[in-house]
Amino acid sequence: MPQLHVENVTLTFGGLNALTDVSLTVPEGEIVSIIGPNGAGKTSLLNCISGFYHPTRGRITFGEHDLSRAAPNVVTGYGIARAFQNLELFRGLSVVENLLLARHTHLRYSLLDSLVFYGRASRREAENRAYVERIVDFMELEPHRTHPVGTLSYGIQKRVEVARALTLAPRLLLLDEPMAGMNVEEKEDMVRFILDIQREQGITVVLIEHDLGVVMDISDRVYVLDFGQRIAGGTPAEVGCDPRVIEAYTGVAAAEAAQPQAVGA
Ligand SMILES: Nc1ncnc2c1ncn2[C@@H]1O[C@H](COP(=O)(O)OP(=O)(O)OP(=O)(O)O)[C@@H](O)[C@H]1O
Repeated sequence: MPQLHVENVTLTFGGLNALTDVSLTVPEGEIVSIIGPNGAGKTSLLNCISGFYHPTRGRITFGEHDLSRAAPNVVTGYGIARAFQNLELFRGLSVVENLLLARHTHLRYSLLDSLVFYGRASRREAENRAYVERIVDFMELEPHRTHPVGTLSYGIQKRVEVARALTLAPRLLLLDEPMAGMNVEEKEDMVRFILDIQREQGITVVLIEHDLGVVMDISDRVYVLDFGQRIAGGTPAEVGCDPRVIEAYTGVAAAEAAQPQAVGA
């Protein structure tokens, strides 16, 4: 399975550097989290990986594929799917319809194919439905399968969004704040699903998440961005005690934070 390499990526909007010379590696089969304060450049990096933005400088590769100038649908074709922070679902369609539509759009066979090779097309259709049903089962969406997505709770909608990405049969899954706005129980469920996606499906996961407890619990590796620059990277334990990370999150230098406060100061 291919690794993702981000090499010296800079992304500029007008005069602003959203990313400056960022490098990182996502080894196959790992859960890799990208964290950092608001505006640090996390979503910009995900946008570069998924082809929505193209780096101003630097290179992104996934195995033998160069993603640096690739369009989003091409990136998806290489086996990279993304679940969006702002849900990309059709609210009036049911859960199953949303998943089938995503899979159809991805596999996209032509009208001619469908007409001339009717047998083959209908076999593919049956395979698609079976694939989607397996995802519904895996993400425990069975009780909601026929409900319009817009009528479901926010937590379930986020789960459908992850399921939508899984219907593309990715080798690498990009998750942009999959737990934002969830209650504790919903978060616990999502953590379980992410771990199952990695362990049972063997899919590599890149996660952007603000809940540091979750990040430290489930990540194999964590990279920290601040003001568009990579300031740390390593295991959760290494990153958690890195003075630059503490400073980025608290605004206080680690040495200063460790000083005992003078009584009455
Ligand atoms: N399309 C754009 N045009 C101009 N500036 C942008 C654009 N996208 C992002 N930026 C800027 O790039 C910087 C990084 O933004 P980004 O959304 O990547 O940060 P983030 O770490 O994901 O933040 P948050 O945690 O708040 O989602 C910010 O200053 C943002 O305003």
